[in-house]
Amino acid sequence: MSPIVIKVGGALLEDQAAADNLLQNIQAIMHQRPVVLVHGGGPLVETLMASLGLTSSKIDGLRVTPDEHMPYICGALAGSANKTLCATALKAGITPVGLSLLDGNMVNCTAMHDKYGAVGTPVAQDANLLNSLLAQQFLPVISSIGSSAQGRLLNINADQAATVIAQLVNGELILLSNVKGVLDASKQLLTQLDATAIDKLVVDGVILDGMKVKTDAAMLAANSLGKPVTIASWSASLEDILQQHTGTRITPQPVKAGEKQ
Ligand SMILES: Nc1ncnc2c1ncn2[C@@H]1O[C@H](COP(=O)(O)OP(=O)(O)O)[C@@H](O)[C@H]1O
Ligand SMILES: CC(=O)N[C@@H](CCC(=O)OP(=O)(O)O)C(=O)O
Repeated sequence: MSPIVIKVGGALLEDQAAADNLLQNIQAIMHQRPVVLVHGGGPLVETLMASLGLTSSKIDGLRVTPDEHMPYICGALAGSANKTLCATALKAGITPVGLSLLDGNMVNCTAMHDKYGAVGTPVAQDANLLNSLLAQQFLPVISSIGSSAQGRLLNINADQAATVIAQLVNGELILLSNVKGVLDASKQLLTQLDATAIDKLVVDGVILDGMKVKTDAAMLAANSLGKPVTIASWSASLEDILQQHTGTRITPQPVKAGEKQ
């Protein structure tokens, strides 16, 4: 069965009970299917930067990252956030392996526009390491720190990181956040969205900031994998998400006759 790629937003790291609950859910699912966990850590980055007296801003939901901030961002994401989740996995009876996008040359990254600094676009590269870890029943826990081919460390948005990891293993992608899914202007859950509906919600100013990055990443993943991607809450049960489709399902564009995927 294809692996499940689960991405968790950084706010989960500030709620140990929710993290315990999620890892216990993952432990149960791993009896049936391999799982890969990709994580963010935005709030952790912000707390660390503030304690160092540094300011940090975002453009279009992406953190502007001067190269001199990378040691702290790398420490927060590939260090603190990654090891906290690995420790929580161990507590739930799972054997984790903590990684970042560059390990095993899994993902190659290229710097985006200079205005973002050391922020990159990820591209799936080599699935060897992941496949061998999954074959041995490990839980890969992957932070969104990447590197360019020239060895420049790059900060990657974790939703985009999860998309390329799902592409690498042809996985089923679930993006878990601190909201039930994509909400409409009245804060009601939207259970299914396609590209046209998402575009309208963006134009109407209903999908903003981090959720815009998330729906863009989900749409890209749904189209490239040819299967729906789910955006849901980490407090929902994984079994319900998989079987009852709790949350928002982002559906791929139908393939037109004669068109190659
Ligand atoms: N239409 C929307 N529906 C739900 N959340 C939205 C919407 N528009 C903006 N958001 C914001 O997006 C946030 C989720 O994105 P983000 O903070 O980047 O999450 P994560 O850290 O889990 O990746 C929500 O907490 C909410 O504040
Ligand atoms: C370029 C960029 O925006 N990087 C993100 C990486 C972490 C992330 O995406 O964390 P969440 O999933 O918790 O938002 C950042 O520095 O916050």
